[in-house]
Amino acid sequence: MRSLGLSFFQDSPMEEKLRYACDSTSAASEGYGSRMLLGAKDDVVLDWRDYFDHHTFPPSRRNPSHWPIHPSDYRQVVGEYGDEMKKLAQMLLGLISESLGLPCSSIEEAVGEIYQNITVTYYPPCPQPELTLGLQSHSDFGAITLLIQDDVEGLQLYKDAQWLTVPPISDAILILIADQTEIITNGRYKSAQHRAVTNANRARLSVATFHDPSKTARIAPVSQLSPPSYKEVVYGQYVSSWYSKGPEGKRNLDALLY
Ligand SMILES: O=C(O)CCC(=O)C(=O)O
Ligand SMILES: [Fe+2]
Repeated sequence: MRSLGLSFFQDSPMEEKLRYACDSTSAASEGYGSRMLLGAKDDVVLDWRDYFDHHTFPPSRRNPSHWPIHPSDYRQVVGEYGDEMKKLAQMLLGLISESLGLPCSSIEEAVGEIYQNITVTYYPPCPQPELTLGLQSHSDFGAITLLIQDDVEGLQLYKDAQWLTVPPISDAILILIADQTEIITNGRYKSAQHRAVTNANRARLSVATFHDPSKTARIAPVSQLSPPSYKEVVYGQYVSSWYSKGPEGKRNLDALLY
Protein backbone atom coordinates (compact mmCIF):
# COMPACT_ATOMS: atom_id res chain seq x y z
CA MET A 1 0.00 0.00 0.00
CA ARG A 2 2.82 2.40 0.93
CA SER A 3 4.81 1.69 -2.22
CA LEU A 4 1.74 2.28 -4.39
CA GLY A 5 1.13 5.60 -2.67
CA LEU A 6 4.76 6.60 -3.05
CA SER A 7 4.71 5.67 -6.71
CA PHE A 8 1.64 7.84 -7.31
CA PHE A 9 3.13 10.89 -5.59
CA GLN A 10 6.72 10.54 -6.80
CA ASP A 11 6.43 9.00 -10.26
CA SER A 12 3.16 10.32 -11.73
CA PRO A 13 3.43 13.52 -13.73
CA MET A 14 1.30 16.39 -12.39
CA GLU A 15 -1.00 16.05 -15.39
CA GLU A 16 -1.77 12.45 -14.36
CA LYS A 17 -2.35 13.47 -10.71
CA LEU A 18 -4.75 16.19 -11.74
CA ARG A 19 -6.91 13.66 -13.60
CA TYR A 20 -7.87 12.46 -10.13
CA ALA A 21 -8.24 15.89 -8.53
CA CYS A 22 -10.82 15.94 -5.76
CA ASP A 23 -13.53 18.57 -5.45
CA SER A 24 -11.76 21.02 -3.17
CA THR A 25 -15.02 22.80 -2.32
CA SER A 26 -16.51 19.80 -0.53
CA ALA A 27 -15.09 18.17 2.60
CA ALA A 28 -13.30 14.81 2.30
CA SER A 29 -14.18 14.38 -1.36
CA GLU A 30 -12.48 11.50 -3.12
CA GLY A 31 -9.25 11.90 -5.08
CA TYR A 32 -6.02 13.86 -5.19
CA GLY A 33 -5.64 17.12 -3.32
CA SER A 34 -3.08 19.47 -1.95
CA ARG A 35 -3.41 21.44 1.23
CA MET A 36 -0.58 23.89 0.91
CA LEU A 37 -3.05 26.49 2.04
CA LEU A 38 -2.35 30.07 2.90
CA GLY A 39 -3.70 31.18 6.24
CA ALA A 40 -5.41 34.41 7.18
CA LYS A 41 -2.13 36.27 7.32
CA ASP A 42 -1.22 35.38 3.78
CA ASP A 43 2.33 34.32 4.57
CA VAL A 44 1.23 31.44 6.83
CA VAL A 45 1.00 28.01 5.24
CA LEU A 46 -1.36 25.81 7.24
CA ASP A 47 -0.74 22.24 6.04
CA TRP A 48 2.25 21.12 3.98
CA ARG A 49 0.85 17.97 2.39
CA ASP A 50 -0.48 16.26 -0.70
CA TYR A 51 -3.03 13.49 -0.30
CA PHE A 52 -5.22 11.00 -2.08
CA ASP A 53 -8.51 10.02 -0.46
CA HIS A 54 -10.24 6.73 -1.39
CA HIS A 55 -13.81 5.91 -0.42
CA THR A 56 -13.86 2.18 0.35
CA PHE A 57 -16.93 1.34 2.51
CA PRO A 58 -19.84 0.80 2.40
CA PRO A 59 -19.55 -1.06 -0.92
CA SER A 60 -21.94 1.43 -2.57
CA ARG A 61 -19.28 4.16 -2.17
CA ARG A 62 -16.48 2.06 -3.63
CA ASN A 63 -15.69 3.01 -7.19
CA PRO A 64 -12.15 1.93 -8.16
CA SER A 65 -12.38 3.85 -11.42
CA HIS A 66 -11.80 6.95 -9.27
CA TRP A 67 -8.41 5.60 -8.15
CA PRO A 68 -5.04 5.68 -9.94
CA ILE A 69 -4.52 3.11 -12.67
CA HIS A 70 -0.72 2.92 -12.25
CA PRO A 71 0.89 0.75 -10.97
CA SER A 72 -1.36 -1.91 -12.49
CA ASP A 73 -2.28 -3.51 -9.14
CA TYR A 74 -3.14 -0.19 -7.45
CA ARG A 75 -6.92 -0.63 -7.43
CA GLN A 76 -6.84 -4.25 -6.34
CA VAL A 77 -4.44 -3.57 -3.47
CA VAL A 78 -6.49 -0.61 -2.17
CA GLY A 79 -9.62 -2.78 -2.20
CA GLU A 80 -7.96 -5.64 -0.33
CA TYR A 81 -6.25 -3.29 2.11
CA GLY A 82 -9.61 -1.66 2.92
CA ASP A 83 -11.23 -5.06 3.50
CA GLU A 84 -8.50 -6.17 5.93
CA MET A 85 -8.40 -2.85 7.81
CA LYS A 86 -12.17 -2.95 8.28
CA LYS A 87 -11.97 -6.41 9.87
CA LEU A 88 -9.20 -5.21 12.18
CA ALA A 89 -11.17 -2.07 13.13
CA GLN A 90 -14.26 -4.17 13.95
CA MET A 91 -12.18 -6.52 16.07
CA LEU A 92 -10.64 -3.60 17.96
CA LEU A 93 -14.03 -1.94 18.59
CA GLY A 94 -15.20 -5.30 19.98
CA LEU A 95 -12.19 -5.56 22.30
CA ILE A 96 -12.64 -1.97 23.48
CA SER A 97 -16.30 -2.71 24.26
CA GLU A 98 -15.38 -5.83 26.22
CA SER A 99 -12.64 -3.99 28.12
CA LEU A 100 -15.42 -1.77 29.53
CA GLY A 101 -17.61 -4.72 30.52
CA LEU A 102 -19.95 -4.11 27.56
CA PRO A 103 -21.15 -6.70 25.04
CA CYS A 104 -18.62 -7.08 22.21
CA SER A 105 -20.97 -5.49 19.66
CA SER A 106 -21.84 -2.34 21.70
CA ILE A 107 -19.57 0.24 20.07
CA GLU A 108 -20.10 -1.08 16.58
CA GLU A 109 -23.88 -0.96 17.08
CA ALA A 110 -23.59 2.63 18.29
CA VAL A 111 -21.50 3.53 15.23
CA GLY A 112 -23.87 1.75 12.80
CA GLU A 113 -22.77 1.01 9.25
CA ILE A 114 -19.05 1.71 8.91
CA TYR A 115 -17.91 4.35 6.43
CA GLN A 116 -14.26 3.78 5.56
CA ASN A 117 -11.91 6.23 3.84
CA ILE A 118 -8.25 5.54 3.10
CA THR A 119 -6.10 8.66 2.91
CA VAL A 120 -2.54 8.42 1.64
CA THR A 121 -0.63 11.53 2.67
CA TYR A 122 2.65 12.63 1.14
CA TYR A 123 4.64 15.32 2.94
CA PRO A 124 7.29 16.71 0.57
CA PRO A 125 10.52 17.99 2.12
CA CYS A 126 9.82 21.48 3.39
CA PRO A 127 12.56 24.10 2.96
CA GLN A 128 11.62 25.90 6.18
CA PRO A 129 9.99 23.29 8.44
CA GLU A 130 9.99 25.64 11.43
CA LEU A 131 7.42 27.83 9.67
CA THR A 132 4.70 25.24 9.13
CA LEU A 133 3.21 21.89 10.08
CA GLY A 134 2.56 18.97 7.75
CA LEU A 135 -0.84 18.61 9.37
CA GLN A 136 -2.18 20.80 12.14
CA SER A 137 -3.11 19.57 15.62
CA HIS A 138 -6.37 17.57 15.61
CA SER A 139 -8.10 14.42 16.72
CA ASP A 140 -9.75 12.32 14.02
CA PHE A 141 -13.51 12.89 14.00
CA GLY A 142 -14.72 9.33 13.27
CA ALA A 143 -14.59 6.21 15.43
CA ILE A 144 -11.18 4.57 14.91
CA THR A 145 -8.20 5.19 12.62
CA LEU A 146 -5.54 2.67 11.65
CA LEU A 147 -2.34 4.34 10.50
CA ILE A 148 0.80 3.08 8.86
CA GLN A 149 3.84 5.25 8.20
CA ASP A 150 7.25 4.86 6.61
CA ASP A 151 10.58 5.17 8.44
CA VAL A 152 10.61 8.99 8.49
CA GLU A 153 9.76 10.76 11.76
CA GLY A 154 6.92 13.27 11.67
CA LEU A 155 3.88 12.11 13.62
CA GLN A 156 3.53 13.58 17.10
CA LEU A 157 1.03 12.88 19.89
CA TYR A 158 -0.03 15.38 22.54
CA LYS A 159 0.26 13.79 25.96
CA ASP A 160 0.75 15.29 29.43
CA ALA A 161 0.90 18.80 27.96
CA GLN A 162 3.72 18.03 25.56
CA TRP A 163 4.25 16.82 22.00
CA LEU A 164 5.85 13.37 21.80
CA THR A 165 7.31 12.04 18.55
CA VAL A 166 5.92 8.63 17.59
CA PRO A 167 8.79 6.33 16.59
CA PRO A 168 8.32 5.56 12.89
CA ILE A 169 8.10 1.76 13.02
CA SER A 170 7.42 0.96 9.39
CA ASP A 171 5.80 -2.46 9.94
CA ALA A 172 3.50 -1.38 12.80
CA ILE A 173 -0.17 -0.42 12.55
CA LEU A 174 -0.86 2.50 14.85
CA ILE A 175 -4.32 2.65 16.42
CA LEU A 176 -5.75 6.13 16.92
CA ILE A 177 -8.97 6.37 18.92
CA ALA A 178 -11.17 9.01 17.29
CA ASP A 179 -13.83 11.37 18.67
CA GLN A 180 -16.98 9.23 18.24
CA THR A 181 -15.41 6.41 20.29
CA GLU A 182 -14.64 8.92 23.03
CA ILE A 183 -18.32 9.98 23.02
CA ILE A 184 -19.72 6.42 22.86
CA THR A 185 -17.46 5.22 25.70
CA ASN A 186 -18.40 8.37 27.66
CA GLY A 187 -14.76 9.43 27.85
CA ARG A 188 -13.39 6.08 29.13
CA TYR A 189 -11.32 6.05 25.93
CA LYS A 190 -9.96 9.43 24.82
CA SER A 191 -9.38 10.39 21.22
CA ALA A 192 -5.73 10.95 20.39
CA GLN A 193 -4.64 14.52 19.68
CA HIS A 194 -1.94 14.42 17.02
CA ARG A 195 -0.19 16.41 14.32
CA ALA A 196 2.49 15.90 11.69
CA VAL A 197 5.64 17.98 11.44
CA THR A 198 7.71 18.39 8.29
CA ASN A 199 11.43 18.17 7.74
CA ALA A 200 13.81 19.79 5.27
CA ASN A 201 15.46 16.65 3.92
CA ARG A 202 13.17 13.67 3.45
CA ALA A 203 9.66 13.22 2.12
CA ARG A 204 7.32 11.26 4.40
CA LEU A 205 4.36 9.03 3.58
CA SER A 206 1.51 7.82 5.79
CA VAL A 207 -1.67 5.87 5.10
CA ALA A 208 -4.60 6.57 7.44
CA THR A 209 -7.66 4.31 7.27
CA PHE A 210 -10.61 6.04 8.91
CA HIS A 211 -13.70 4.19 10.18
CA ASP A 212 -16.63 6.52 10.70
CA PRO A 213 -20.40 6.45 11.30
CA SER A 214 -22.84 7.46 8.60
CA LYS A 215 -23.64 11.17 8.38
CA THR A 216 -27.15 10.55 9.74
CA ALA A 217 -26.07 8.49 12.77
CA ARG A 218 -26.93 9.92 16.19
CA ILE A 219 -23.95 9.41 18.48
CA ALA A 220 -24.25 9.43 22.26
CA PRO A 221 -22.62 7.69 25.24
CA VAL A 222 -23.89 4.11 25.73
CA SER A 223 -26.50 3.93 28.47
CA GLN A 224 -24.47 1.46 30.58
CA LEU A 225 -21.80 4.13 31.14
CA SER A 226 -24.17 6.88 32.33
CA PRO A 227 -24.53 9.59 33.48
CA PRO A 228 -23.52 10.94 30.07
CA SER A 229 -20.69 13.47 30.00
CA TYR A 230 -21.24 14.31 26.30
CA LYS A 231 -24.31 15.63 24.49
CA GLU A 232 -25.80 13.56 21.68
CA VAL A 233 -24.74 14.71 18.21
CA VAL A 234 -25.74 13.92 14.64
CA TYR A 235 -22.45 12.78 13.13
CA GLY A 236 -22.86 14.77 9.90
CA GLN A 237 -23.32 17.97 11.90
CA TYR A 238 -20.22 17.19 13.92
CA VAL A 239 -18.18 16.80 10.74
CA SER A 240 -19.55 20.00 9.14
CA SER A 241 -18.73 21.99 12.21
CA TRP A 242 -15.23 20.42 12.36
CA TYR A 243 -14.56 21.52 8.79
CA SER A 244 -16.06 24.99 9.12
CA LYS A 245 -14.36 25.90 12.41
CA GLY A 246 -11.16 23.88 11.91
CA PRO A 247 -9.84 21.35 14.39
CA GLU A 248 -7.58 23.33 16.77
CA GLY A 249 -6.79 20.31 18.88
CA LYS A 250 -9.97 18.80 20.35
CA ARG A 251 -12.18 21.88 20.61
CA ASN A 252 -15.07 20.37 18.61
CA LEU A 253 -15.30 17.44 21.00
CA ASP A 254 -14.87 19.64 24.07
CA ALA A 255 -17.88 21.67 22.88
CA LEU A 256 -20.10 18.60 23.47
CA LEU A 257 -19.11 18.19 27.13
CA TYR A 258 -21.83 18.87 29.70
O1 LIG B 1 0.63 11.55 8.58
C1 LIG B 1 0.35 11.15 9.69
O2 LIG B 1 1.10 10.44 10.36
C2 LIG B 1 -0.97 11.55 10.31
C3 LIG B 1 -2.12 11.66 9.34
C4 LIG B 1 -3.39 12.07 10.04
O3 LIG B 1 -3.39 12.32 11.20
C5 LIG B 1 -4.66 12.20 9.31
O4 LIG B 1 -4.68 12.06 8.07
O5 LIG B 1 -5.69 12.42 9.99
FE1 LIG C 1 -5.38 12.35 12.02
